[in-house]
Amino acid sequence: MLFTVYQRFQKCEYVRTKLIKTEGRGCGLLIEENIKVGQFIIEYCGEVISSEEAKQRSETYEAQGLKDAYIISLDANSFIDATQKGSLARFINHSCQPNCETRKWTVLGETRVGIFAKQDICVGTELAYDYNFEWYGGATVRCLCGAANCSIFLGAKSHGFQVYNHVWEDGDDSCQDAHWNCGVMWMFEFKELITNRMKTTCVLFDIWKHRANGLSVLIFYPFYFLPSAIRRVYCLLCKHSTYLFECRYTVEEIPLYDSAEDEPSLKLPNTTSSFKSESIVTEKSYYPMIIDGTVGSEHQLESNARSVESLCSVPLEGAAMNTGKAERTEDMKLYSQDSQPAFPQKNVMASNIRSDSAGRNFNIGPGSDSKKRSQQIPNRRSKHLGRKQVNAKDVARLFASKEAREEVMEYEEIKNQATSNLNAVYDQIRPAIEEHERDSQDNVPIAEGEKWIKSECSKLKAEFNFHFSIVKNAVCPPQKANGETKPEGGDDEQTN
Ligand SMILES: C[S@@+](CC[C@H](N)C(=O)[O-])C[C@H]1O[C@@H](n2cnc3c(N)ncnc32)[C@H](O)[C@@H]1O
Repeated sequence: MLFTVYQRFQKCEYVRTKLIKTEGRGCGLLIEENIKVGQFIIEYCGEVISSEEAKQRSETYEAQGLKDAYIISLDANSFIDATQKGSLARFINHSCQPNCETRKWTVLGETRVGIFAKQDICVGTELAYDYNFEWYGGATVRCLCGAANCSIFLGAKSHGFQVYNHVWEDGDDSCQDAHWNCGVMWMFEFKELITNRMKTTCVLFDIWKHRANGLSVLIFYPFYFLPSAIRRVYCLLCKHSTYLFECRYTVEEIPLYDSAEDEPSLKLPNTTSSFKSESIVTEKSYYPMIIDGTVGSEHQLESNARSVESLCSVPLEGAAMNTGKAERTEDMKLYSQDSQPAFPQKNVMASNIRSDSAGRNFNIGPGSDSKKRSQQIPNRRSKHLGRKQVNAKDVARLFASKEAREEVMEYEEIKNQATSNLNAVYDQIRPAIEEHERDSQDNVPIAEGEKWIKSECSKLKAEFNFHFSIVKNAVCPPQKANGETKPEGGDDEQTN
């Protein structure tokens, strides 16, 4: 058997495989024949390079926007880079429940890495081995292996990842059950905050799988309202904290504050349906290797603006008969092209991964050191989306009813008040947000964040009421005093 493997390495005699396209993980490799446990499948070929070269190349690849990592470690000082040249083994994806593994072989005095079956594998099965990513900084890459024991992120098991992200460690007795309780406590706290006091529709939640006991913790947390800097879950019992990585959305437009900007702005998730959609929120500008999950969002914002436009172009009293050019001009006046504060690009994945043991995948980026990151913050540029704003005065003018006009103006006033309240609250918490680097946000009092959430929710509510009053008055104009206009069905009371 040993001899056979040796020969196979030498003669490049590999098991028959087929390249496939996977869901979300790029290409993958299928096996085209049944194989037995321990069987040699394929050699991981590529350029053998030094660790310095590996670091340099990885940074270059990241800068070039290459999402996939193809560098694996051979030993402490050398690596195999299959990015540009390599065998099909480079297409084998990672799994937390792998069916094959990497093994080192010495062939004619040379160390080589082979992929071997960990179990009997049937024809048509996708090959996957555990990358054992060693993460040492940068953004996180969601693992899509689908295994029951999935560690959620590539490299999540590595020490660097756990320390950096404050992941609860296995066997951390001090807060094992406390974290579950913590999740529940947060859940109720924020549920109450959102559903009873705020009455906001912007409810979102996070599911955090407890690493120690495997339970999923549901956390209701409107953290889009918080700057990324204070997006953490705190255990109220043991004060342990962790970042919230993943979030699910229930609304299409989610306000998000970017501390590089002066005012809150809008962020749209790349997907919108609650419970199913997901997105990983990290800082794009911090790291050069980026997947931009917000590209689609811009289109969405435009289409949202269009849908508001079409709602408001429901014929208004006094303007209903004016069709054609004149109406269009009037219609266009209803909006002012405010240049809204910048739109932070948050949906980004990248990882900086190194390895010091053989067969580990390797992907080096600029590192996680916070100095480097904070130096990059001033350069952050975000897009100005030019979100359309409804011009209350122009809209109100179109209503025949005085009552309707007054109502719209009244709601606009409330909306403006809520906006300036929010700005005032932000001015209070600005030092807490901006004086600390992301790594030391434990110091930001959560009460401050809650204050902000409250004001943000009030502003959203006021905005909603304002828009709603326009639509409502357009669709169901107030009845005239003489009772000329009656709602359908003859009800005396008007439905809002
Ligand atoms: C060695 S390449 C594997 C082949 C790659 N899928 C391709 O299309 O070229 C490693 C990269 O594939 C992706 N990948 C592999 N396994 C993954 C997984 N379980 N979940 C998400 N992405 C994965 C990651 O982008 C990773 O950096």
